[in-house]
Parts: sequence; C-alpha cells; structure tokens
Amino acid sequence: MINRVELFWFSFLKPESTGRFSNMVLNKKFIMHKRFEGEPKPSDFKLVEEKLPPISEGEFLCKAKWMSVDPYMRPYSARYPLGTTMIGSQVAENTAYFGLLELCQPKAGETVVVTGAAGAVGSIVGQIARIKGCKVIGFAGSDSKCKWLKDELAFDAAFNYKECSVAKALQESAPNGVDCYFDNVSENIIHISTTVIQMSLVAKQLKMEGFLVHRWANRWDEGINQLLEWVQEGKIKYRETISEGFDNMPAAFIGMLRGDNVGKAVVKV
Ligand SMILES: NC(=O)C1=CN([C@@H]2O[C@H](COP(=O)(O)OP(=O)(O)OC[C@H]3O[C@@H](n4cnc5c(N)ncnc54)[C@H](OP(=O)(O)O)[C@@H]3O)[C@@H](O)[C@H]2O)C=CC1
Ligand SMILES: CCCCCC(=O)/C=C/[C@H]1[C@H](O)CC(=O)[C@@H]1CCCCCCC(=O)O
Repeated sequence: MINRVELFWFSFLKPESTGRFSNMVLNKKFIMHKRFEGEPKPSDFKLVEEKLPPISEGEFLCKAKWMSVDPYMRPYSARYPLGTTMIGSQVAENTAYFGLLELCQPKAGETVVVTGAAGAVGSIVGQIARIKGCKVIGFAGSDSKCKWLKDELAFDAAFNYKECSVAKALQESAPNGVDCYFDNVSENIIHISTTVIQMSLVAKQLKMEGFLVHRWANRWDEGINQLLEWVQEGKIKYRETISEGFDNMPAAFIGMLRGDNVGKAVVKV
C-alpha cells in the first residue's frame, strides 16, 4: 500500500519472554547463507535469532509488521559477504513517479512502453503515463496479468512476452514509434536493436538514462502525496501480493523473481 513505512528489514523483533533476558529483545533475521547460483533457492538463506542489547538513550526499537521483497536484493547481495542480513526497501511507487516524470517527461499523445508492466513499478508507470494522456503499451509474463493491465488499469495494449513476438507486437501497437521506454527488466524482454524502439531512438533523438530513486530523496513526500491523491481519486489502482509469515520471506522473494506477484510483493509478518 502506498505511504506505508518505506524501509523494511528482512528481520523481525519479538520480546524475549523468559528468565534473565526478560528486558531483552530477540531479533529474527534471514542471512545470506550461500551465494545465489542462478535462481535463488530456500537453502541459500538461513534464519538466525539474536538477542539485541538493551536500547540506549536516544535510540528506539521498531517492530516490523510488513516487509518488502525486491529484485535488487538479488544482484546487490553478490557484493556482500556470506552471513549478511538480507534487506528489502520499498520504494517502487516513487521509482515509477520520479523515473517516469523526471526522466521521460511524457507528453499527451506520446507512446510509452513499459516492461515488468504488472509489477510494483511497472503498473504505476503505466497508469501515470495514462494520466498524462499517453498511449501505454505494457509487457508482462502472463495472460491474466495482461488482462488486468488492459481491463482494469486501462493500458492501451498489453502483451504476454512469453507467448508473443515482442518485435511484432511493438511494430503493430506503436505505428508512430516509441517516445519513452521504461525498462524494468533489462534485456530480458526487449532487445532494442531488433524493434521499432531502435529507429525511434534515432529519429526522435531519444536519450537513455539510468537512475537510483534516491536521487529525489529531497522530494520524497511530493511523490507519495501525489500518488496518494491519484489513488484516492481512483486514477491509480494498485494490487499487492501478500505472503503470510516472516518465515516465508525467502519463498516470497523467490516467487517474486519468478513472476508470482501482481503489483507489489510484500510479506505480512
Ligand atoms: N532504480 C531504482 O532506484 C529502482 C529500480 N527498481 C527496479 O525496478 C524493476 C521492477 O521492480 P519491482 O517493481 O519492485 O518488481 P516487480 O514487482 O516488477 O517484480 C519483478 C517482476 O519481474 C518479472 N520478471 C522476473 N523475471 C523476469 C525475466 N526473466 N524476464 C522478464 N521479466 C521478469 C516478473 O514479472 P513477469 O510475470 O511479468 O515476468 C516479476 O513479477 C526492477 O528491475 C528493480 O530493480 C526498483 C526500485 C528502485
Ligand atoms: C544493484 C542493482 C540495482 C538495481 C536497481 C534497483 O532496484 C535499485 C534499488 C535501490 C532501492 O532504491 C533501494 C536500494 O537500496 C537499492 C539500491 C541498490 C544498489 C545501489 C548500488 C549503488 C552502488 O553501486 O554503490
């Protein structure tokens, strides 16, 4: 849900109930136990409990109720030693908001293409583009996701990239070329040089830019508040795929990477 606490740790606190540690807190966390080889497996994670020291003056203790599982956790974890706590960070909505509006600067009548279109970032990107009067073409990994995009989120076109010729789908749905391509999955779906996007890059003199959403940290509330307003006005719809229970964090993460989620993948602790 938009505007929920933005930072979720892959760890969870509970009060220690017995004996001399009664004023201490047990923290449960998942650590990276083995390096991911290909798709992450449940055995790559290990559940660890640790007693936290009492909090000191000026510190505070939080208990997580909802947690986030995110794609970047996969490449990012390769940079850290085994035993590192897995973390997630829920920033999808503002990634869509600032990434699209600031970098793509979509204008009415333009054609916007988005991959990972039924995911947390992609589903919001497409809807903001629609609000701005653009034609929106989405790519997602199942027919039911595409149906949701077209029927409920009002995408102009949505294609199951596992079942279609992506180049042909783009050729037919974007006869005037593409003005903005918001790529959520790298080269996994669209190989730019084989599609109409290549000619659009040249003819429309497009630019390519990467970003980290923290670039707009000083405008964070602006994004959240605008998105919230659009949700309240019924202009933006969202879905969450909720896994129940802290112990299911690895399964939720693996499932999200496989495409089990529609909208944001979260865990209810
Ligand atoms: N730059 C930044 O600051 C930020 C960037 N991001 C990026 O945004 C993107 C989307 O993140 P988010 O919305 O949280 O995740 P999603 O909710 O979109 O979940 C990931 C989705 O990726 C799709 N997917 C998985 N494997 C493949 C594959 N091989 N080919 C194509 N699609 C695949 C699946 O959908 P499907 O069924 O359609 O295949 C899956 O549901 C990620 O690349 C993430 O790293 C996110 C936050 C901040
Ligand atoms: C390492 C792959 C990053 C893929 C893009 C992405 O999903 C970014 C997510 C960021 C999110 O805003 C919260 C974070 O902490 C993520 C940043 C992760 C990596 C930053 C690496 C910067 C560096 O090279 O030091």
